[in-house]
Amino acid sequence: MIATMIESVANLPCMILATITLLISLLFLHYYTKHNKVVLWNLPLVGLLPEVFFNFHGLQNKVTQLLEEKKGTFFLKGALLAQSDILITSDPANVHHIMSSNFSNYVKGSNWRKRFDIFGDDSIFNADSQVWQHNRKIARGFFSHHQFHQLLNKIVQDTMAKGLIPVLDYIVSGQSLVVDLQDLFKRLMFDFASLIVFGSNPNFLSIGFPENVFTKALDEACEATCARHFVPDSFWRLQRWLVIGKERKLSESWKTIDRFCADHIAIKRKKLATNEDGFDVLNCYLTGHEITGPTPTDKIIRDNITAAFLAIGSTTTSTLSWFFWLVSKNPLVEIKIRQEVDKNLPENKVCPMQEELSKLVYLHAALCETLRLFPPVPSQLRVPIQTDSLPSGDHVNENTNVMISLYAMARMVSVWGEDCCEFKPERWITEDGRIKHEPAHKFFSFNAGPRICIGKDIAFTMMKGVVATMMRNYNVRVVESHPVVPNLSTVFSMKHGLMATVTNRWN
Ligand code: HEM
Repeated sequence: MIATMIESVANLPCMILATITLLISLLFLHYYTKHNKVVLWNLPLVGLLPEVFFNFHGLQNKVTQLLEEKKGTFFLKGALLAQSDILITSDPANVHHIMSSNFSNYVKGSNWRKRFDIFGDDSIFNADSQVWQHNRKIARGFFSHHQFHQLLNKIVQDTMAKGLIPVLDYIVSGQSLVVDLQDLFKRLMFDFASLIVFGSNPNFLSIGFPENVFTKALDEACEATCARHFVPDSFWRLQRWLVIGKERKLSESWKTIDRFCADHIAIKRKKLATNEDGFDVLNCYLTGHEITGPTPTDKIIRDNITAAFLAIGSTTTSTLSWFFWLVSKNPLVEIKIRQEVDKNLPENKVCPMQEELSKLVYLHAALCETLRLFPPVPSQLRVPIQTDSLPSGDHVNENTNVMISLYAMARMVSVWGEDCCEFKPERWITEDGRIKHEPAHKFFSFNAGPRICIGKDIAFTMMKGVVATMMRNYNVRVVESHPVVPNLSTVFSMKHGLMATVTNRWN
C-alpha cells in the first residue's frame, strides 16, 4: 500500500502533465472533428483517443472501412502516451491462428489483468495458463453435469413464469405500455444467473422494478475497465489516485461487488449448515464438490461468481436487446419468426419447453445473425509471448497488442459477402432447413479455440425461450424516435436502453 502510494506520488508530475496535454488535445480535436466531419487517428501524442471519446460509433465504422481497404489487417502506431502498437485484424485466418493453431503463444497478459483488476486475477475471465485451465475445468464440469442439464429447463421456466410473464402482463394491463427492454432483459438475466450461481431466484424482474446495486456496479465496472484500454495507464492511475471520473465509480463498484458476493457466501454457508441442499455454483464451491475440488478462498469464489454473472447476464441481455431492435427494422423477419413460433408451440402454453425450442430454426438463425452484427464482446485482445508471423504476413512481438474486431469482421464483404451489412437470418439456414454451422474463427461471437464459450447452448436455450414467449403472447414495438446508440463498454450495450411498447397479442 505504502509502496504504491510512493510510486504514485513519484509519478505525479508526469501524470499531471500527461493529463493536461491529453485534455487540451481532446478538446481541440473534438472541435476540429465536429466541424470538419473527419475521423482522426494515428495522431502524434494522443493516437486515436479523441475518436474513442467523441465518435465511438464513427470509429468502429472507420476501423471497418480501413480493414476492408487493407485486406483485413493493419497496424496502428502507439501514441506517445500509449504503451504499445496495436495490430487490428478481422481476418478469419489470423483469428484461427491466434485463437487455435498457435493458441499457446497468445495470452491475455498482465496488462489485461491490470485493467480488468476488478474481476480478479484468478477468475476464468482474466487468468492465463494453469490458473485458467483449472477454472475452465471447473466451469466445464459444472455446465456439462447431468444435474445441471436436469435443472436448466426448470430454471428457464421459473424465470418466465415468475418474472417475464407477470411483468409483461402487468405492463400491458396498465396505463403505461412503454418499457425499457434492455432493463427488462437485464433483470431477467440476473434472475437466470442467480438461479445458476446461487440456486435461488431474487425476482429482480418483478412488478415495482426494484433497484439492483450489483448489476449497476457490474455495468459501471465494464465501462470503466473498457475506458482504461484507450488511455495511457498513467492517466487512469492518476484518476484512481485522485478518486475521480470513471475510477471513482469503479472503486464504488468494487465495494458493491465485494459486499454482494460476501453476503451471498454468508447466506449460503448458513443454508448449508442447516443441510439445505441444491445444485448451484456456490454450493459446489463451498461443499468442496468433486467438480470444484477443495473449497478455495472466498476471494477466488468472489472472482468467479462475478465472472459468471458477467458471462451469463451481460452477454444475453445485449443479444436480446439488439435482436428486438434489428427485428423492429425488419418486419418480414418478425412475421417469419411469429409463423414458426405459432406452428411449433402448443396453443395455450406460455413457457416453451426445451424440445419445443429446438424446433425453432428460423429464430435460432435470427439470433445468430444478431450475434454476428452485434457481438456482445465486440473485440478481443491478445498479446504474443514470442515474436510470430500471422497468416496475413504481418509480424508481431511481445510489445504488440493484437486486437480482433468482431464488429468489423461482420461487415467485411470478403468474409460474409456483398450482403454482409444486412440482417438476413436466411444466411444461417441450409437448403434442407437446418442451421448452417460456420467455423468459430469466422462466427467469432462465442470466441474460438480452447477458450471458446462454454455456455453457447445454454444461452441459445434461454434466449429462444424469452423470444418465443414474448412473440407468442405479446406485440412488442420499438419506439421509433428513441435514440439507439452503442455504449463504450466491455459488453456491447445500448447507451440509452431500448424503449418499446408492449401490448397483448390476443386482445
Ligand atoms: C449470447 C450469449 C453469450 C456470448 C455471446 C458469449 C460469448 C463469450 C465470449 C466471447 C467468451 C470469451 C471471453 C474472453 O475470453 O474474453 C466467452 C467465454 C465464456 N463464456 Fe460465454 N457467452 C455467452 C453466454 C454464456 C453463458 C450463458 C454462459 C454460462 C452459462 C457462458 C459461459 C462462459 C464461460 C465460462 C467462458 C470462459 C471460457 C474460457 O475463458 O475458457 N457464456 N463467452
